[in-house]
Amino acid sequence: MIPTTITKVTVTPVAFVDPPLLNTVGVHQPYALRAIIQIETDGGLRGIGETYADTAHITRMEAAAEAIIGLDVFALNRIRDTIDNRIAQLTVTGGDGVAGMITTASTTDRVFSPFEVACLDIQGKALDRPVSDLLGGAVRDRVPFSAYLFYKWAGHPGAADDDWGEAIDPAGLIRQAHRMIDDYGFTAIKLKGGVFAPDEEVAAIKALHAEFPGIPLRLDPNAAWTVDTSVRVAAELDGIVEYLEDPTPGLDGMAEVAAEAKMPLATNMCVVAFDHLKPAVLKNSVSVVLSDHHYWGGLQRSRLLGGICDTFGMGLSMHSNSHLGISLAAMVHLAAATPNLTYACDTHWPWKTEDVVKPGALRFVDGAVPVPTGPGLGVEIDEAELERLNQQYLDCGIRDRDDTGYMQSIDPTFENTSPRW
Ligand SMILES: O=C([O-])[C@@H](O)[C@@H](O)[C@H](O)[C@@H](O)C(=O)[O-]
Ligand SMILES: [Mg+2]
Repeated sequence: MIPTTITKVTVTPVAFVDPPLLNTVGVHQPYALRAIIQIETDGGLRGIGETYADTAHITRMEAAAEAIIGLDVFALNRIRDTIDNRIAQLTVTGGDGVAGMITTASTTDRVFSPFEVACLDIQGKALDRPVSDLLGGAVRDRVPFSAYLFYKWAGHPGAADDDWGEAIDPAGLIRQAHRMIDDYGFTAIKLKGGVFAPDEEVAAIKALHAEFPGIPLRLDPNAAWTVDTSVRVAAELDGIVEYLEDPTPGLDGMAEVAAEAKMPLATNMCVVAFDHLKPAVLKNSVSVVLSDHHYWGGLQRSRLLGGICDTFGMGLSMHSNSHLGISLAAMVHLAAATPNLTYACDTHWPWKTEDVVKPGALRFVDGAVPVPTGPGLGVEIDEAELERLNQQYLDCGIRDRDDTGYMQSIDPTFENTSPRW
């Protein structure tokens, strides 16, 4: 077989234009950051991965990149161990890349993930098989995603309006949902909440329900509500949402809400690492885990998570952050090879207008992405775009995602409190 020893690894930060999407910790900055990992091997095969790009995360990844030179791309356990040892020697802190919303994920899993994806890309190319085959084989040939609605301003302050326009009320959200469904064919809708008072967001969900009868809905305030507020909202939305996502902070708070709410509770905030699973199960805190290979340690460990969810009768779907095409390809292969994926996955895809991958490999058909069947991930870097988006990173001045700081630069009275209502 073609040799697959790692000879070179590069970490390239990029910035891509992002609209002013509102959430409970603030608002998206004008650019979202990602880091692109490229691995080269002695047999000439190359693989790619994608992850967050906060400064501390980049420092860890650069150290990891150096440490794995000379290892074989099939030796994933050894690669993870090497990365674990190497980053234990560093003193940097922070850098989760998710605006402080998910802080307790495993650092090793977060750093290992994009390297694992790049290695799997190379393994697939060496074996002439898609990544989904390396994960046990696809059980579906298309992966459904949901329309991810955000309250948003018409444009970033001081800049021209973007072509989505303003959405700060039900009418704006309905316009947004129509465009997303017309363009992508989504058959489920998620609303990012925690922005306005709960009653306003309940009214928005009810308006979406009336406009799109029969389409499964979800509301995610990112732990902006107290237990009492969450229980009240759950009663209001009974029969209307398929699940309520992270209404309140922590495993104990979620367990209290879960005991009262009729619908399932989902999370990408209080169960974000393997050691959260046992207490979550014992306390009955959640019934759906939103996996995310970027912090669950890559695709193989995400399948392990899927198995644990299956064992304990928990549902499984997929969380998203602002991302590019390499991440979407990885998410699609993983979702294809996860038998117990019980809901349409999240994606920020419709919000981006730039990418580092060549267009055409990934497309949405009736709200789902057909699973690539070629070798590896099935997406390729567009070198010119990678260089341009790296220059955009160098020029934009943003080095860490900071939704709260950006919001406070616009509204100095804004406070990031959880729970807020
Ligand atoms: O993009 C955002 O603003 C989201 O709020 C994101 O940061 C969350 O991590 C995520 O989408 C979620 O479901 O909580
Ligand atoms: Mg969420």
